Amino acid sequence: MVTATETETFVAALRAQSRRYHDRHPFHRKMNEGGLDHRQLRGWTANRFYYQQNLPRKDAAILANCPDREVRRHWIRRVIDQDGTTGGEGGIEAWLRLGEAVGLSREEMQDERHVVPGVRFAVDAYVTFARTRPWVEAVASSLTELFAPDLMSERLAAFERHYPWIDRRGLAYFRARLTQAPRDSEHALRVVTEYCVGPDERAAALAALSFKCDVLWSVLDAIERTYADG
Ligand SMILES: O=C(O)c1cc(C(=O)O)c2c(n1)C(=O)C(=O)c1cc(C(=O)O)[nH]c1-2
Repeated sequence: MVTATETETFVAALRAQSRRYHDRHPFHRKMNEGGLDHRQLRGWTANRFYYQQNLPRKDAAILANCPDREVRRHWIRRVIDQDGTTGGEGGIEAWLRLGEAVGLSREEMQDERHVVPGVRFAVDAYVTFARTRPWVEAVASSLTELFAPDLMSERLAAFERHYPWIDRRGLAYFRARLTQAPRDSEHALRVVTEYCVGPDERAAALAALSFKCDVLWSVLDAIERTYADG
């Protein structure tokens, strides 16, 4: 029997991973301080789109591996949130519009010409993790979203303040995530605390979240190196 205190300690350990979240990466700090030029913002947007495009494939892998119907009923919403069900809906479409707002064509985002090797490697590792690890670990790896809303609010404010050349309509994706991310991460946290009851399962969940922090950090390392100042 797991006590409430044990669960609280586990949740606190998961939340403590926030100190390794990519909001602290120098590239994000610079972005939020208004220090990026057009080329750097375009490079970030095109490369970050590769992450976006792969999220529904990652979530479909979790669905494929998950035997719990109640979990699947919730999780499938993530695929629909990104893909939409028709025409101009969904997060991927919103991200393409952000790309257009920073001066990228749809074509150059979709054909992946700007995607650098380090970003591809890190994002592909995340999808492979979801395909090959136990599904609860893959759910735990999504818990970086517990930390995302603060970064999204900061990013929205920073874009409006420091990058007035970006059409405000391009920022709709981040606005949508302000409500989607807390809803998704609260569900993921319930699943992880329900399923990870033994010390080994809890350690594996923590390791999965740590791995994901590394994925996000590596993405920014690769972008920062490619689009260095000057
Ligand atoms: O722009 C960001 O900083 C950021 C970070 C994360 C994250 O923490 O993994 C996600 C997103 N955005 C995001 O838009 C998103 O849909 C998303 C899904 C997931 C996930 O792991 O399932 N993370 C994130």
